[in-house]
Amino acid sequence: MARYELVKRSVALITLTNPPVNALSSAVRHAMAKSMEQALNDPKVTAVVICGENGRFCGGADIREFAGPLRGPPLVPLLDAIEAGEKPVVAAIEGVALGGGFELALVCHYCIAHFKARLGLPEVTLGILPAAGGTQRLPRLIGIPAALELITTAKPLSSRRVSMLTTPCPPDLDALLEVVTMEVKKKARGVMAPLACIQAVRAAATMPYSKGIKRESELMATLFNSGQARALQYCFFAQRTAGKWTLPSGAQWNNSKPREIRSAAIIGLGTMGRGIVVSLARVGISVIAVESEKKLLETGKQMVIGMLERDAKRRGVSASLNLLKFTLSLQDLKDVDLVIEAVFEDMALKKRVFQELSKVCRPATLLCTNTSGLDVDALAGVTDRPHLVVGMHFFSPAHVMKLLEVVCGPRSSSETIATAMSLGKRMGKVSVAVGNCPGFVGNRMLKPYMDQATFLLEEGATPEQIDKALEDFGFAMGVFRMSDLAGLDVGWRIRKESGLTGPDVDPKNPPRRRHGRRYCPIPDMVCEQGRFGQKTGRGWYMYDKPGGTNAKPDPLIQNLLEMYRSRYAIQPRNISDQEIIERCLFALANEGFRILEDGIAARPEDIDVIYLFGYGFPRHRGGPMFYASMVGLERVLERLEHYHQAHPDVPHLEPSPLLKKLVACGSPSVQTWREHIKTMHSHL
Ligand SMILES: CC(C)(COP(=O)(O)OP(=O)(O)OC[C@H]1O[C@@H](n2cnc3c(N)ncnc32)[C@H](O)[C@@H]1OP(=O)(O)O)[C@@H](O)C(=O)NCCC(=O)NCCSC(=O)/C=C/CCCCCCCCCCCCC(=O)O
Repeated sequence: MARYELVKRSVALITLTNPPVNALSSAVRHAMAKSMEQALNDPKVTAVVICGENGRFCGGADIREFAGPLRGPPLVPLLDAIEAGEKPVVAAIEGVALGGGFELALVCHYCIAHFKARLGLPEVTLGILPAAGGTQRLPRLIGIPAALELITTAKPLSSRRVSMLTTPCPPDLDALLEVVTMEVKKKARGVMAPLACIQAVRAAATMPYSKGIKRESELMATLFNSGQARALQYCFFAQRTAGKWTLPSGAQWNNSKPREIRSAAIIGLGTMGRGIVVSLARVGISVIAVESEKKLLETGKQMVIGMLERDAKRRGVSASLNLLKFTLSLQDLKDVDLVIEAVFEDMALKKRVFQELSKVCRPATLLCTNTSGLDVDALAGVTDRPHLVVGMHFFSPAHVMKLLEVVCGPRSSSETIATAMSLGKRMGKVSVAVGNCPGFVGNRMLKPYMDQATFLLEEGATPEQIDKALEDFGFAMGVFRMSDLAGLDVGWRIRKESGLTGPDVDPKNPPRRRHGRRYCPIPDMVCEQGRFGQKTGRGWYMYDKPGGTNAKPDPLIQNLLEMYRSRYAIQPRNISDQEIIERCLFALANEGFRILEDGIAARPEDIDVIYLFGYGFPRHRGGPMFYASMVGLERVLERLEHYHQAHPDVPHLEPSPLLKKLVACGSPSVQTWREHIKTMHSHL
């Protein structure tokens, strides 16, 4: 846990040895305390050097220990003792010095850091604050403004920057703290940790160290016991769990070798295709981009080049334009390692593309589809290599959004899945393996969530009221603002194709029912007026101009809702924010339980990661499944039963069997749910 050596007969070298990141676990703290005592008591020792094994100084406190009662020697007195010691202590920093690791470096009398070292205080991302003196020592070392930035944003810095910082405490401290508070509130709506960090830094500026450190510890105690800290720490581990995919065959992340991908092709240069080309090229993969018409190819090419140039400028590197080739001919794809099809969301068209690819590409080429919900196995079925077909569902804009759903068809080989997952990681994505069903995980869950929002409109709510409730909950955007951004016409086309609206609907069908279920035609009526969202300047809201982003409530939508309610004799009622949150989010989680039952996601963590990275679910709530567990499964069940009784024609509100089973088992913690779904059939 910490190795002690005497070097050159006078320097004590203490090496932290707790792989993989030398976290300050109780055993490490114990070993460090012993080593420090030995060094300080040995008259031969004139100086002490602290470093970490395997090129990593220290990843901070052991986050796993936060889940239980705090054991072992506390960190703060240990660090105070190092600082107070009479022999000089040097931190030799390589790799990361994060959180408690950075705080350890702060108490050392000298620091030497490799120029590639990353120093930072990521505690706010875990819902806590740097409570081993970080909020007290850092402002003293680098000044209030720089310390505030590091502590409240968790942004790491490279080691050179510290030496460039100055330390003055500004005369207008209150004004500065006010500005930072406003910024933090705007960026991280409802999140406690950054605000507590500001209070702790204020203490550093206004109190002597002894009082400041006490304030730091009080604030930490509040955060430590908060649901937000639990949620954020859950997210940290959920993200890492999601990468560890596993199939019923026994194939999994650590026994399946991915292929190396050097070249790829993208079919279709629409919004998605362009983003995927950029994601691949900027990690050094040669890309051939294919379009069906010269004009589309030229437009796509110009846009990709512009995106890559802007991206390279931002990162201070040169744009990798030499990796790109643009063509109208599928014949050019015969030698690529992997193809990602990103054409229009039309099964017949996609099947034609896959048949063509089967003929053109060499037999070993992987064939991937970026469909957002169509049957991946049906596409595999038209190829000569179904085992090499997999879904790679990117989220728009694909070069920005971190999520990638890797959709495993029943015939996708473990090597194919491993390759798609590893390619996602290489592109900097958070990849989650999911099963094949309409909408996969993310979009399948979106339907009951959005249905509830539109049913609430019928019953008396407005788009702005529903959006505000969701934004106050922590979503970056409410469901209607998000739909306006994404474009309303896509969903309308899908509803028309599936016979829910348009000329194919049987006129004898009651207007607000389809397939025996409640159906809300308001989104169709909005589209019939040519209101497709931001791009047309009108949608659920009105905008200054087509492409505008400043959403304002539109009286025409208000009129439409009033006329609609009077046409169907619906008496509008006052709807509380609580009802909005419960109906939208419990319907969302309920579908998540069904997805777990169906084996479309292997674990609740996978669902939560998809919602955190793909749908803007607030991280401090942990994701829909974790949120349900925090509310209490019994309560979720009771509320769903209540709403289902009130709306028996909405099957999504009927509590899922898995939810009932978990409640019957005493509502176990989310990390153990998978033990209760083991027997259910897996599609992964
Ligand atoms: C950048 C990394 C370090 C490395 O990244 P990478 O190389 O990509 O590797 P990963 O896949 O991310 O990680 C590899 C595995 O290591 C595990 N891991 C990583 N970091 C930790 C950690 N800190 N603890 C435990 N485990 C860790 C990870 O899960 C992987 O495991 P596996 O392979 O999946 O099994 C990157 O990992 C990273 O960013 N790590 C996190 C860094 C971080 O956030 N550090 C800050 C931690 S918090 C901290 O340091 C706090 C310090 C202050 C402590 C003060 C204590 C005072 C307590 C007072 C409490 C008062 C409460 C009063 C209560 C009451 O009164 O009731």
